Amino acid sequence: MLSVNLQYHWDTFNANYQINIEPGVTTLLGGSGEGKSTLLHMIGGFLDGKGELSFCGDALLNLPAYERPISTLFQSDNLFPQLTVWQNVAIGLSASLSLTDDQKQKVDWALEQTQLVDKKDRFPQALSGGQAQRVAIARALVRKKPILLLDEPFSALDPVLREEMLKLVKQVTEAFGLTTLLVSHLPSEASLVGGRVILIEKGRVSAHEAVSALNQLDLYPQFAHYLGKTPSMDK
Ligand SMILES: Nc1ncnc2c1ncn2[C@@H]1O[C@H](COP(=O)(O)OP(=O)(O)OP(=O)(O)O)[C@@H](O)[C@H]1O
Repeated sequence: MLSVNLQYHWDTFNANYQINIEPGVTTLLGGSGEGKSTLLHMIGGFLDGKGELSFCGDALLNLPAYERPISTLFQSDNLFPQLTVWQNVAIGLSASLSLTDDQKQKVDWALEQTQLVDKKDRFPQALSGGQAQRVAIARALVRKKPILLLDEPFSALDPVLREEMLKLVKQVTEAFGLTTLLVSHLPSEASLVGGRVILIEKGRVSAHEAVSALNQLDLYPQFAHYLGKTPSMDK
């Protein structure tokens, strides 16, 4: 379990999150500027939060980003332009790209999982947006970190491709028992990946439920409000 008790103070915005996150996919929903990225960036180690953060009982807050049991996928800029697809995955295992045979097999395996074998010698500029994000997922797979953070990584993709990528995220999360946090603007994405949803409002966790709550708005007024559907108006 990922236990979060974190605070961060921007000039005019106080964020304070307390939440325990179970393995599986959890989607962070919330309006623009409500504090989704602030939470994700503190967990990832890209923002210096105060408080406590632990995974399976191990404290993480004093660890730099690269030593945390975490892989992160951002909206873009996840790849090194001067490296091929294969090398971009391999660098997840060795910064100097000197891999053992066993590690090379892992890279090949991750490229198979993400259907990139035929693209392995390409450079990132010759990839579509979806292919590029698949390379980033392949790298996360070889690193075998138990936590995966996704900060709207597919928002630039067309809807069909986005759906495909979300299915891949769901599939790898289940296959490897990951704890995956996905920031999204779209409740439909949460429904697609399943699991749980967290609503972030004004720098706080205002709801944490199974994704089915999005279809039972009369029982969950916070989600009804976020979706612009006040229960009393529906009746
Ligand atoms: N670099 C910054 N400097 C000052 N304040 C910031 C900065 N980044 C964020 N904030 C403040 O923190 C609040 C939360 O920002 P955050 O990026 O976490 O929101 P978000 O929910 O991820 O938004 P979006 O969906 O638009 O990405 C913002 O409303 C803003 O007031």
